[in-house]
Amino acid sequence: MLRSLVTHEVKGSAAWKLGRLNHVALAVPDLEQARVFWRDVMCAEKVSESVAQPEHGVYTVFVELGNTKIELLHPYGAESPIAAFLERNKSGGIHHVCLEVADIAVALDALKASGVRPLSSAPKVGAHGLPVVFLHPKDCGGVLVEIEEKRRP
Ligand SMILES: CC[C@H](C(=O)O)C(=O)SCCNC(=O)CCNC(=O)[C@H](O)C(C)(C)COP(=O)(O)OP(=O)(O)OC[C@H]1O[C@@H](n2cnc3c(N)ncnc32)[C@H](O)[C@@H]1OP(=O)(O)O
Ligand SMILES: [Co+2]
Repeated sequence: MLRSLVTHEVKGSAAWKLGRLNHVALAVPDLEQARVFWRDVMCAEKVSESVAQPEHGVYTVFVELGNTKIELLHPYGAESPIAAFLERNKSGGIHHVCLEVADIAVALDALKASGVRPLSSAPKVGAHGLPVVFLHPKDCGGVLVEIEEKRRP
């Protein structure tokens, strides 16, 4: 059970606050079909090419929306962390949300103190070249949450 959800002050670390919605990630069974859908049917202005992310076990395509992004994900390699998700959801679906934090170490301290488990022992470099960590969906109301360190002026 999560300890207090209210305290923002955590022993030994400054208060932190949650930043912007960086992206909503969709796992897709057919990346090119999804890319064309968001570009030609949904008329998104900026849809990136597919980028292989071997260290994350996915291909990514980013659909720019102005105030946030959609990240299209497709498995890369035999060990993809999203393979089981697509097995369970054959047509694809919302996979995770990515939220920005100013300091990922401070955020992780606070989250761990509240009983939220990170899925990796240390941040990895994400699709934007910034530190990212995923939080256990069971500790986040059934939602897979990715936090990305984005220092804003
Ligand atoms: C290039 C980086 C890019 C970026 O920077 O933006 C990315 O986003 S990379 C994206 C791909 N990488 C990851 O998603 C890494 C974190 N994810 C994982 O490690 C796995 O997906 C994991 C552990 C969350 C789930 O893996 P798997 O489905 O194989 O595990 P289980 O079948 O054992 O499921 C356990 C439990 O969790 C539930 N679950 C699984 N996926 C999700 C999800 N996306 N949202 C919510 N819940 C999820 C699953 O249903 C199981 O629940 P249970 O009640 O036990 O059946
Ligand atoms: Co992501």
